[in-house]
Amino acid sequence: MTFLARLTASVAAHGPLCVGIDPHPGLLDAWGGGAPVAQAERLGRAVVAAAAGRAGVVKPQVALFEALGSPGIAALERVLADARDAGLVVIADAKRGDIGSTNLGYAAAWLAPGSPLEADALTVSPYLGVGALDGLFDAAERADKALIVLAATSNPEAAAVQLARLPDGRTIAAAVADAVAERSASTGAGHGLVIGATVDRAAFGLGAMDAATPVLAPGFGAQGARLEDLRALFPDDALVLASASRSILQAGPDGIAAAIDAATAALPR
Ligand SMILES: O=c1ccn([C@@H]2O[C@H](COP(=O)(O)O)[C@@H](O)[C@H]2O)c(=O)[nH]1
Repeated sequence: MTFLARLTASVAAHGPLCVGIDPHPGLLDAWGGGAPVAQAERLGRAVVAAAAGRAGVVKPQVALFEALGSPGIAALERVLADARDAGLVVIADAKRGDIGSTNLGYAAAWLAPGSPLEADALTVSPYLGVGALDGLFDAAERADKALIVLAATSNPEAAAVQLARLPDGRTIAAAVADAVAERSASTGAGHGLVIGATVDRAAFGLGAMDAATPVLAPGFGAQGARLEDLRALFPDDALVLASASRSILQAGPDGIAAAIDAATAALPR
């Protein structure tokens, strides 16, 4: 089954919430004592356990596990294994992207079946050229997985780059979106785009995405966008995931299940 089919079924069953797994140092103490690696693993595995049956999609933030060195990566592997066992759709938020030959290493790490870091989808940066991602697109499609490509990110600093215009008048963000939508439509893989819930969509010249091209929308909660506004913010996109991390994780181990339920309830269906 393709990533697109798995994601579509997951959203139909559980709604569009994507629960972020971001073990920020400032959050860890709320998740119990011990060394930071043990805390991060406890947080990650508890979020997976709470999300199972409540939400369909989780998004581990790889940087915050990397920060803990090789024990942190091993902890992430165990979180990913739990998420796969629970049948959750897993988006590894690693924002990879390099020259083509190096990208094959990222493909082997994140998209190869059986890899300890195997995920259903991987976030990637197109700023070495969308064409440089071809090997990653190919690897994802061979394994029924997908890439989620940064187009218009939620941070305000991004506008200086992503709003720049090409000679044909399109913004960089719109050109990335066009290239990814074309690849996704032609393969049916479900390659998607990051479009922040905090961005002025019209300024980026981003058209509506059809059901072949999912949108991952970070920026809800801690960055200011409201889950209740999902449809108002993305009125014409067919398949949008509302991503929230800190606003849910701050509930701690005793409150995480209720926080996921509350976030789901806040989202329009
Ligand atoms: O444009 C982007 C792309 C990715 N992110 C990531 O999403 C979460 C957001 O966390 P919150 O706590 O809900 O703010 C985090 O992992 C970011 O790295 C993003 O925010 N914006």
